[in-house]
Amino acid sequence: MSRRGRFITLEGGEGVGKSTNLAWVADHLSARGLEVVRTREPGGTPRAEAIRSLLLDPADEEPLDVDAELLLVFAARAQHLARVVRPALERGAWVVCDRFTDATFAYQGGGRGIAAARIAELEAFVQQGLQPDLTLLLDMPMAAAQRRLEGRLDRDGGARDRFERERGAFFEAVRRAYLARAAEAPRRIAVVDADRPLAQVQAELARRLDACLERWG
Ligand SMILES: Nc1ncnc2c1ncn2[C@@H]1O[C@H](COP(=O)(O)OP(=O)(O)OP(=O)(O)O)[C@@H](O)[C@H]1O
Ligand SMILES: Cc1cn([C@H]2C[C@H](O)[C@@H](COP(=O)(O)O)O2)c(=O)[nH]c1=O
Repeated sequence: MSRRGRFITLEGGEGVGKSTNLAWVADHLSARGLEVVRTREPGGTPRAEAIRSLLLDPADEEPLDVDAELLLVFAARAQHLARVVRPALERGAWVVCDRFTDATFAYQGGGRGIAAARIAELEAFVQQGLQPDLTLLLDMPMAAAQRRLEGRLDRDGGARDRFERERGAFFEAVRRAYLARAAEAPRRIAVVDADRPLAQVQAELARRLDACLERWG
């Protein structure tokens, strides 16, 4: 694959502000004249969104096996990469994605306890070396993020999905796994303190993005 565009991912636990800031990042890049494709995982294509629905469905008549969960995440990713991400990068677009494989290491690895080596095997098979150019990891204490999430659900009248129903220890493990990933890949993953007013978070995102724009030419 000859790849001309750039691949930026946003990561973090539930309620840290990924969706809010994804829209802002996409606008920031579009305002610089770049073609931006805004997408998310799991999902991003009709079939991958159908897999997302299976993954997030809180119905508990048939509990989802953890290995089945992992494989569904990567099945959705394979479809998304083939139909959306790779074609966009090949034509020179910038792809801005709400979650990617760092979420698998955090949720299925940290949260569910699947060995990182097993996740890495699937990562190699599905991604064939493709990695984000930049990952913005929005980090904040779990309890404060849960309060934000509750505020949003109250306003939307929304119900908690299968992951959002997990207990506090699960989210603490997810956060630890994300921070461990960032420590292993400090050049790619920028940890952004999300426990601040939105304007301050976005000022830091702007600094990080503009530094990359300059570096990448
Ligand atoms: N810096 C901030 N300060 C205060 N509130 C914020 C901030 N960032 C986002 N919010 C609010 O917190 C709530 C959660 O934000 P958002 O939906 O963007 O998070 P998310 O990480 O995408 O959540 P999820 O993981 O559930 O998809 C929203 O109501 C949003 O308006
Ligand atoms: C990519 C990915 C996602 N998940 C989980 C994490 C979230 O709870 C949901 C997606 O919903 P959100 O609106 O982005 O919060 O899916 C996962 O467990 N593993 C993954 O690889």
